[in-house]
Amino acid sequence: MTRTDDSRYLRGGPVAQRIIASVREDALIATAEGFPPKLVSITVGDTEAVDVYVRNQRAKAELAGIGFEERRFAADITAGELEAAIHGLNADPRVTGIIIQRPVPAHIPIKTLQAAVHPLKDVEGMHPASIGNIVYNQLDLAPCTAAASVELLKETGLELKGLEVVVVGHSEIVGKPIAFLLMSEGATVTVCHHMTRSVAAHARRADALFVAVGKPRLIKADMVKPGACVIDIGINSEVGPDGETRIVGDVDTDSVKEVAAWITPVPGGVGPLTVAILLRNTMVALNRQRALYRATYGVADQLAAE
Ligand SMILES: NC(=O)C1=CN([C@@H]2O[C@H](COP(=O)(O)OP(=O)(O)OC[C@H]3O[C@@H](n4cnc5c(N)ncnc54)[C@H](OP(=O)(O)O)[C@@H]3O)[C@@H](O)[C@H]2O)C=CC1
Ligand SMILES: Nc1nc(=O)c2c([nH]1)NC[C@@H]1CN(c3ccc(C(=O)N[C@@H](CCC(=O)O)C(=O)O)cc3)C=[N+]21
Repeated sequence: MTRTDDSRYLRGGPVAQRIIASVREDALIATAEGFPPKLVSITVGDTEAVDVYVRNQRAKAELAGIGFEERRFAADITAGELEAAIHGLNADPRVTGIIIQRPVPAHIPIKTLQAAVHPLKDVEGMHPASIGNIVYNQLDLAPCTAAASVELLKETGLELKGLEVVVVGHSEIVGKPIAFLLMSEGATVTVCHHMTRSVAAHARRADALFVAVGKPRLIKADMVKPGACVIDIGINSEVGPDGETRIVGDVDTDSVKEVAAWITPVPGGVGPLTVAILLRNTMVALNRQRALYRATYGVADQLAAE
């Protein structure tokens, strides 16, 4: 092998740092102009992957100069109570963005909750009306993990037009949006799921393989084409040989990195970039809200400028 292990790793940290630095500049200006950005996270029940995400949202929002508040609700809360809480946040002018952490307990219809978030405060682009934007090639505010995964593929410098891409997992939050984003970029996309006859047969043909399933070591070296780019989106907690809990992805990284030309590590790959893109989306949402404010109260803006 001529490439070192390290050059195979596609790390999210450096890209995330660049994004957070630029978000911070914008956030400080907006705050000075009287529009401090603020993100509110809604968690229902307990999920390990959500805890990791929220912890990092809080830390990075602080770095980026964005306010952050976590609202935690017990798993037995009703859908009606949650909707009421969301309506309260919609009406609060101090709240820029609302993110509903997934999964929510089975008795709560996630689509109803997502639809309750005002589209202008929908920082994940998951409102049924917003998710259509990526179908229409409007990509400035896309679901964060999907956007992060595609951004890391772009870091390789591979030509996306005509690239053979396979996505394993077709959730609304990850797999499906990745497929739409990549179609917009001109890639040829195959999407696999639990009914796919042979995930391995598809995966082996991929120039770029995206995996978002939630099963440690699902993807082994013999499922990867030599020289491919592997984007591991899984965030799974497991107890390691040393008895410590650790986070692993969906890819058997040790064996796959011998075959792939690029692979995202877990931790340190897609995760940090997901958080950065959430913060960037919060600023996109803030700017949309300010544009509406200007259109509605244009005179006040003019007065302020005098
Ligand atoms: N890094 C990050 O920023 C993020 C990481 N994640 C992580 O990504 C993983 C996936 O998350 P998410 O998409 O929300 O999970 P879901 O459970 O919603 O979706 C999993 C998907 O995998 C498919 N699937 C299940 N088993 C197989 C199999 N054996 N072969 C092929 N496909 C299969 C399912 O298909 P079907 O529906 O047909 O059963 C489904 O489409 C999790 O580990 C999660 O923690 C999630 C969001 C962000
Ligand atoms: N509506 C919604 N959108 C999501 O995007 C979403 C969600 N719900 N529910 C939970 C999953 C999981 N997820 C993570 C994102 C970043 C890290 C992350 O920052 N990981 C770092 C840090 C790991 C650590 O601190 O140990 C890393 O991988 O290096 C983890 C997990 C987003 N998800």
